[in-house]
Amino acid sequence: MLDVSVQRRQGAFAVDAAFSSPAAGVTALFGRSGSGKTSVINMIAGLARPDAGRIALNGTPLFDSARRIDLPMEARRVGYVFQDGRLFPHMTVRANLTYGMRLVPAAQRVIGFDAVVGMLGIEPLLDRRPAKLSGGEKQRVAIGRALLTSPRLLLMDEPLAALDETRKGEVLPFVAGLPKEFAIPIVYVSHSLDEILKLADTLVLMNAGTAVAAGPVEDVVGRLHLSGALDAAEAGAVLTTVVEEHDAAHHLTLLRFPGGRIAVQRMDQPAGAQVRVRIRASEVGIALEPPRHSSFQNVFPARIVELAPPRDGQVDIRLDAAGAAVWARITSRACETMALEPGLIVHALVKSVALTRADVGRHSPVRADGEVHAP
Ligand SMILES: Nc1ncnc2c1ncn2[C@@H]1O[C@H](COP(=O)(O)OP(=O)(O)OP(=O)(O)O)[C@@H](O)[C@H]1O
Repeated sequence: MLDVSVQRRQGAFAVDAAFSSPAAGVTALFGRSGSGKTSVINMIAGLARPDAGRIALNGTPLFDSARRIDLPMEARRVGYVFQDGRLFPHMTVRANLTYGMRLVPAAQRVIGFDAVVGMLGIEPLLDRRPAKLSGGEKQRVAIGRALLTSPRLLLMDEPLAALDETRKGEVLPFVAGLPKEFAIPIVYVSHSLDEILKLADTLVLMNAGTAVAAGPVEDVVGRLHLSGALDAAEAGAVLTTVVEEHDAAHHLTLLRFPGGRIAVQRMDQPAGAQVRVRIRASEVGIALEPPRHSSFQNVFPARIVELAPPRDGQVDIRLDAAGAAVWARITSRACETMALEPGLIVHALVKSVALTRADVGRHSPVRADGEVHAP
C-alpha cells in the first residue's frame, strides 16, 4: 500500500490530504487546476517537505514527522516524470537513459536497459539529442530514464499534457503497459477523465488541498458527480464491460455489463476484452416503459437510487442497473410529469452515437499483488 497523510502550508494554500492506495497498478490523482495534485506528489518524491504527516510505501516510511524520518530523494527510490520531460539537452538519448541508471547501485537495478528501450520503442532514437525528438518521443525517453532508476514507485505529473492528441495516443499505450511490464506502481496526476478511464485502477479525487475520495475508478467517478469536482458536462458514470461482438455492417461494437448490453462506436478490441465505457449523464434519458419504436440503441432496466436537487431546471438522477451506477440528466419538468422517486424501476436510454472511442478504454485491472487480471 501507499499511505499518504500530509499537511503543508504553502503561501495562502494549505494541503491537508490523506489517502491509501494499492501499491500496484495506476493510482490517478485527479482534480481541478490548483487542487494540490502536484504538491502531493512532490511530497511523495521528497521535492517538498510536509509540515507534518507520514508517507509510507509497503510499510516503509519515506517521511514520518512523529519519528523524525525524512528520507532524501535518492533514498526513496521513486521515479518522477515531469510534464515537459526535462531531458538533459546536451546528452544523447542513450546518455540520458543511462544517467539515472548509473546512480543506482548495481545490486538494486532490477530493470534492464534493453527491456525498457524495447518496450518504449526508442531504439532508433538512442544516438539523437533531445532537440531532434518530437514531444511524444521526448516523453517516452523521460519515462525510460525514470524506469531505469529501478524505482519502487513511479510518479508522473501530467506526462501527456504538453502533447497534441496524436502524440497522446502514441504515448498513452506505453504508460498503460508499464504496470504489467515492470510491476511498478504508478501515481499519475491528471485532470483528464479520458486518460484516467484508459489507465487508472484507483482514483484519488483532490479538491482544495484535500483528498475528498479514494477508491476504485468506477466507484469514485460515480460519486464525483455531486462533489462539484467535475464540470456539469463531464459528470456521469464509468461502467466495466466486456466486448461481446462487433456489428461491422453498422459500425458498432456491443459491450456486455451486468445491467444489459451497450452498443458503442466500432472499436478495435477483440471479443472478450475488458473495456470501460464512460457514459455522461447528459447522454442518458429515462422512460417509464421500454420504448417500442425509438432510435435509442441502448435500453436497460434500472432502479432510481437518488435525485439530486434541481439545478437550472435540470435534475441528475442516480440509477442502479444490476449493481452498476449510471447517471441520467433530465429536465425537472420531465421529472415531475413522470413522478420519479427513489425505488421506482425505470428504463435507462442511452444514445449509441454519443459513445465514441474517446469514451471507451481497454482496461485490465491490476491486483494488489501486481498480477494483471485476465482477460
Ligand atoms: N512553493 C509554493 N509556494 C506557494 N504556493 C504554492 C507553491 N507551490 C504551489 N503553490 C500553490 O498551491 C496550490 C496547489 O498547487 P498544485 O500545483 O499542487 O496544484 P495542481 O492541482 O497540481 O494544479 P495543476 O493541475 O494546475 O498543475 C496552488 O494554489 C499554487 O499556487
